[in-house]
Amino acid sequence: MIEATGLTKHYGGTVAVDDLSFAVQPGRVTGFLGPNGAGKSTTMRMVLGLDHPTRGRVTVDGRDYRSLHRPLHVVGALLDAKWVHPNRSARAHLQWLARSNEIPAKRVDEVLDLVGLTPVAKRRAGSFSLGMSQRLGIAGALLGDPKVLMFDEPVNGLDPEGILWIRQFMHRLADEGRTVFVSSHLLSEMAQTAQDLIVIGRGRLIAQTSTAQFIKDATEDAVRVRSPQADRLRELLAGRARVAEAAAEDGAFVVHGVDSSFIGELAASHGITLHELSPQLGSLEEAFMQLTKESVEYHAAD
Ligand SMILES: Nc1ncnc2c1ncn2[C@@H]1O[C@H](COP(=O)(O)OP(=O)(O)OP(=O)(O)O)[C@@H](O)[C@H]1O
Repeated sequence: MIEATGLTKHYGGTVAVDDLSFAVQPGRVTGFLGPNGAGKSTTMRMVLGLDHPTRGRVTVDGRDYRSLHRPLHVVGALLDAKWVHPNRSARAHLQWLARSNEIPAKRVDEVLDLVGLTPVAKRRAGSFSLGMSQRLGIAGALLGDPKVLMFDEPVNGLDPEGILWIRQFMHRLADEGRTVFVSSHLLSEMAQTAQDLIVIGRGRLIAQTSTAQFIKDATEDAVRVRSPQADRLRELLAGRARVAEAAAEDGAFVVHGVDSSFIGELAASHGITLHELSPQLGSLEEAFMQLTKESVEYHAAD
């Protein structure tokens, strides 16, 4: 588990992270979502003790990173995939990391295998594609078999196959009971990857919730309705809800401002047959734009 309490970071006059409190739970993939400059990387650097909070604290399994005796066994991170010596082979890079963290050499072959890099283990890391570099970075994060994993924008620049591989790998890590914390500004990607979301804007917490709940809360209630007695139902709804004109060929219309159970009960109490009653969920993009609008506008006006 990763826990932040009142976490704050100032860089001179810039407030990068502002009184941020959240908890990242084990056994799930948690997305860390926010527009550019929201403070995601700064937060992750503070988790890893690479930056000092101005105020507040952040702990991994209840401890400050800097107080961990063998940190790689507690938390593994991929912040920058290109952080390798270009002339070292993938295996040599991992061996160097393992040695400096008192990790047995045989673990290097295990992690190479886990990320599917065994066939290219002897190749220079500098010649790797971005997707292979990401895998090597993930292998490094897994060396100490940590319970907590953090990835900063891991799918940035990857092709669809690479994105799918990372997504599935993260789910696998979470299914093993690990805490998986992954940052992104790619909203559609997070909708498919993360079960929970921590959304920030201008360093402040906007939402911490399940992905499904986040989309539901942030998008306006809209219910698609189809009925052979549509006119009668529309009459009954008028005054209680906003009823859009039937746009679809099948005569379906969309109702705003009341939920599906209200419409269902209203129809039942008047003996109206329903052929369709389906809540329309907005996309994560819409939800995100709506919730971060203020913080983005403020940012743009700076
Ligand atoms: N070392 C630093 N010195 C000064 N300002 C910094 C430093 N690091 C980050 N910032 C500022 O802090 C704010 C948050 O930056 P951060 O990189 O954490 O955001 P982010 O959400 O990761 O954004 P992105 O998705 O663009 O990487 C930005 O305004 C950034 O310019």
